[in-house]
Amino acid sequence: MAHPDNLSLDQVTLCAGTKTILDNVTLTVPMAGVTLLAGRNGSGKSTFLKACLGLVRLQSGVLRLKGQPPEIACRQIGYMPQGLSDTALMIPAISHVMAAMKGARWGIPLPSRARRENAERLLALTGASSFARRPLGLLSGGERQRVCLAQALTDSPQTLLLDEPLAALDHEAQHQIVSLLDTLTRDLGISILMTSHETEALDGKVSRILKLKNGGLHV
Ligand SMILES: Nc1ncnc2c1ncn2[C@@H]1O[C@H](COP(=O)(O)OP(=O)(O)OP(=O)(O)O)[C@@H](O)[C@H]1O
Repeated sequence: MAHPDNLSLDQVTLCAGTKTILDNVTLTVPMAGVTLLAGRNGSGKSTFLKACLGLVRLQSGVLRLKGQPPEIACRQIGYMPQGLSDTALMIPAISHVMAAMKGARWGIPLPSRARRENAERLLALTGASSFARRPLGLLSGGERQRVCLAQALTDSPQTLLLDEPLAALDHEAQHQIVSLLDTLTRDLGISILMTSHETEALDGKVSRILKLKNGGLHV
């Protein structure tokens, strides 16, 4: 039987260096639609997303997405980190998307034409077709966000974890991305957990808000 689309924490303690992000938190929340992970700068939002992906270990407790531990759940998750590494800036946008594709099933890699067509489809979906062949380093902040979102959508994830997808965007671009996220949740049934300080742009599109504060996670 399929597990409900929940995020659940059982006595979770999570730290980043000497800072306690979560202090013995127990909570279960549905994930359907868009969940906004809110909190002040440095409250631990990025660290929490990484813990959901299994990139950061919990100090104690159990965290599950759709009933699965992060190490298993991450196979169905698309992730958009905050910012890009300097090394990625030289490669063309379309290569950035193709590089994230597994491209192999039962040991047979997808032919590169299929990978390219798939990347082109995802870049079209996020409105990034016109700059698909330009290096990431020559794109504006908003254009890069679209490429990164296309990358997060490779391999048809059921869940997206997006770290500040609206940062560095003007109001119009923010509304375009929010409308795209809305379409992804409605038409493709993708659940989104995202951080953002741009709460105005998300007005009416968020199913729930999780607030990180003083070691707690509040609905
Ligand atoms: N690997 C690490 N080692 C030590 N401290 C860390 C590490 N990673 C993060 N921190 C610290 O943990 C705290 C939480 O960082 P995090 O990036 O998760 O916050 P955030 O809520 O995403 O912040 P912002 O809104 O500014 O992006 C910060 O004080 C940060 O300096």
